[in-house]
Amino acid sequence: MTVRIGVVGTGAIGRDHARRINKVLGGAKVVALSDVNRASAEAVRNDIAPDAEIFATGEELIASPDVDAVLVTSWGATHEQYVLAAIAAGKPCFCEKPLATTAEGAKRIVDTEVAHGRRLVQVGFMRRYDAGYVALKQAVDSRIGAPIMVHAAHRNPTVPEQYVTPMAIHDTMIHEIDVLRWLLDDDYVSARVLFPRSAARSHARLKDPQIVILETAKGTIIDVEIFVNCHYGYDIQCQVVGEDGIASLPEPMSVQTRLGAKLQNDILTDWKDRFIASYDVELQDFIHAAAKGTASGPNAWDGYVAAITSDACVAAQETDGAAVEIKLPTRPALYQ
Ligand SMILES: NC(=O)c1ccc[n+]([C@@H]2O[C@H](COP(=O)([O-])OP(=O)(O)OC[C@H]3O[C@@H](n4cnc5c(N)ncnc54)[C@H](O)[C@@H]3O)[C@@H](O)[C@H]2O)c1
Ligand SMILES: O[C@H]1[C@H](O)[C@@H](O)[C@H](O)[C@@H](O)[C@H]1O
Repeated sequence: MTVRIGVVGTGAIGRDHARRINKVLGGAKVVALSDVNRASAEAVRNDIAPDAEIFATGEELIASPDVDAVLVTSWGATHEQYVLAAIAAGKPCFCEKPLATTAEGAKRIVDTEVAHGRRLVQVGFMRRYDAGYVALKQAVDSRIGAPIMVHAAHRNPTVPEQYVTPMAIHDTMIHEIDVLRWLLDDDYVSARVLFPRSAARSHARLKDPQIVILETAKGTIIDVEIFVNCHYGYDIQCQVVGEDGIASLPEPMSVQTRLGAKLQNDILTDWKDRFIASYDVELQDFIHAAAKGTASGPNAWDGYVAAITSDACVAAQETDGAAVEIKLPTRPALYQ
């Protein structure tokens, strides 16, 4: 069976996912496109999906009988409406992070999917599919003893002017919020945020860098540095300190050179390159499950927990370093 996929939002990642569906992965084809900027959908049709129909709205695309499954890759604030429409249509739906921009919005999706009674939603937390994180998880689960501390860093070389302080949490650190919970098999109970002086390359509406300290239910303390004007590259670091040893996220493969009296490795500069293989694996997983009319991988509950945790971290940006409690509701049986 070829899963007929409709893509809502054909900007940077929508285009890239359409490319991997039509040119890299198996078992699916992009048959429908929609974007508020029609020219963007047309460009994707011309370059990647010549047979795709262009729909004026995401809702019309989702309702089309020619679409089996949906990719939601529009701006974050529009995700909720499209995911709810896909569940109402009974169609598997891959939603890029964030699942919704508020915890209430993510809860509406959880409640709707629970009422539907079957999993249809996968959230685009691709790091769970990254070979380095998978290897790190194996070491954490079986080699280094129970985790005590985690030191993590999420560094972007630069961000646009419209990127403001809370976005460091819900646009950037949301990846750590999800992947560290998965890595440790634990939940968060509190968040604190510390600000050093802002870097000279930042701007007036962005305090950058910041350090978020999360405490988990099992008593592990996690520090995450978010530095989105680090200038030197796109750099993701993660080190887990356990009872018996330390495990670190592998560096991405890069040729080492001995040149001009220097021993060097290049550092990547773009998130698209850093996680390119994991995007392929997560979408292939989505296609396999969608062919069976369901979804696997990171679920709506994970998206909801990430939203609750993000909200707590954003609140903690305003408390001068004081802890903000993170309280989770009971996990529905659908997500056990
Ligand atoms: N998993 C990851 O690593 C990762 C990486 C990049 C982006 N993202 C997420 O993917 C989403 C898109 O990011 P992007 O970088 O591609 O942004 P982008 O601005 O390049 O593209 C978004 C597209 O959505 C369209 N759009 C906006 N509102 C719409 C609506 N109501 N209906 C249909 N189309 C609409 C815009 O016109 C634009 O073409 C964001 O939520 C972002 O957080 C995830
Ligand atoms: O949307 C992007 C993407 O999620 C990247 O993985 C992250 O490093 C960026 O900070 C964010 O802006």
